[in-house]
Amino acid sequence: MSWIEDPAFTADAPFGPQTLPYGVVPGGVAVRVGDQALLLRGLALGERLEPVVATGTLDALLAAGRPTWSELRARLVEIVSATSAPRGAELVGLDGAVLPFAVADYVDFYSSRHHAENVGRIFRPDGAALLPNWTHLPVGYHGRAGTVVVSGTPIVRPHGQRRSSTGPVFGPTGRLDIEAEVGFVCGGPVASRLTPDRAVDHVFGVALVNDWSARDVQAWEYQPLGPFLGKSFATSVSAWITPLEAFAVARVSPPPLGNDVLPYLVEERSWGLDIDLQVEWNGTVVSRPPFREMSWTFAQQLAHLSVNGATVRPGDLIASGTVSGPARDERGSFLELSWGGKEPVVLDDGERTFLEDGDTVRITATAPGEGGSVVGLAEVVGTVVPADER
Ligand SMILES: O=C(O)/C=C/C(=O)CC(=O)CC(=O)O
Ligand SMILES: [Ca+2]
Ligand SMILES: [Mg+2]
Repeated sequence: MSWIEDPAFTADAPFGPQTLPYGVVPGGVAVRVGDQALLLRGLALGERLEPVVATGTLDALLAAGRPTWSELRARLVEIVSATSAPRGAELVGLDGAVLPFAVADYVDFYSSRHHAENVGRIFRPDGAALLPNWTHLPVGYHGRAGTVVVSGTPIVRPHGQRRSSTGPVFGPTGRLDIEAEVGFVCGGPVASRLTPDRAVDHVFGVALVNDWSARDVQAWEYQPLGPFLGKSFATSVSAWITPLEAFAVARVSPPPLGNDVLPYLVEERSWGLDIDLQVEWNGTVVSRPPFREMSWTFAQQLAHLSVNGATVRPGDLIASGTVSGPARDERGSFLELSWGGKEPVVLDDGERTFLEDGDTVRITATAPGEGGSVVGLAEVVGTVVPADER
């Protein structure tokens, strides 16, 4: 029996010893154990590891690279599995967790075929659902790193310009939406021209992302250069980053693209992941997006984004793109769930198309772990607050 007495710290719960995600609470860098956080600062981790976790962020750990990540995880498994509390062990609550790392670049992909086809049909009803490049490269765009916020941060309804029958108008968005995504947090040495098989050494861990989107602003502004103010006001990310190592048995092959890809995108063994997401809108579960349905993996995304010589550096956040499956109740955005606002979504407390002020969205996820255990991704939650006065 572990010295950590917490009913949520078991192999069949998402934050048992098989998961051990990292975050930062008011006491410093910590690892999540069930519904508590174990501070790393007082633990005897050895001369090499102690300075890496002694700061108030995960930045030094991200920079340290794969051998350090593995060593620390192995040491923490030992510590949390011990029968008596090791010297210096301090358990605290999860409250007050902050954005645990400095976001370097934020890139958002578009790797769900179902999402891409749905949005294509809604935004471009007269065109092809899928554009011809989509099965040949992981389509993406550069987002805004400075407005990535930690789970729990209130989301102010953004202002913007949108189309009306009489010309452009300005004001708070009337079509505030979510995008349920999986984010990959980069680390290790600065590198470029990664192969998909080397990309794994540049991914520290996995988090959930909600890429809030103002659909009316986006629909008017996006051509020809892509999303801009419709998505740059806020992107929420989990407070706890689950190490990539926890996903060893969750690896799956993605659905076939239907054509060969160029050699620089070929993976020896695929990094598709069998993660099940769940989206709650004001407490009602409205969708269960399956990440295994994503057509492009993070390894291919990193190979693609660095193939021109662009560097990948610690703190880069790579979002998968909205996770949507083939079924209606597997769609990862309300744009799709309400089919462009035409088919209301029924919640326990009323009907909705897009978000209203006061609405709360909570995204959670799990994956299969070693020996039948459950690996969790920490929730990403946000509540919409009214637009500024002007
Ligand atoms: O197809 C479009 O014009 C726009 C699509 C999106 O809004 C999606 C986006 O941000 C990428 C994604 O999350 O899949
Ligand atoms: Ca997105
Ligand atoms: Mg966003």
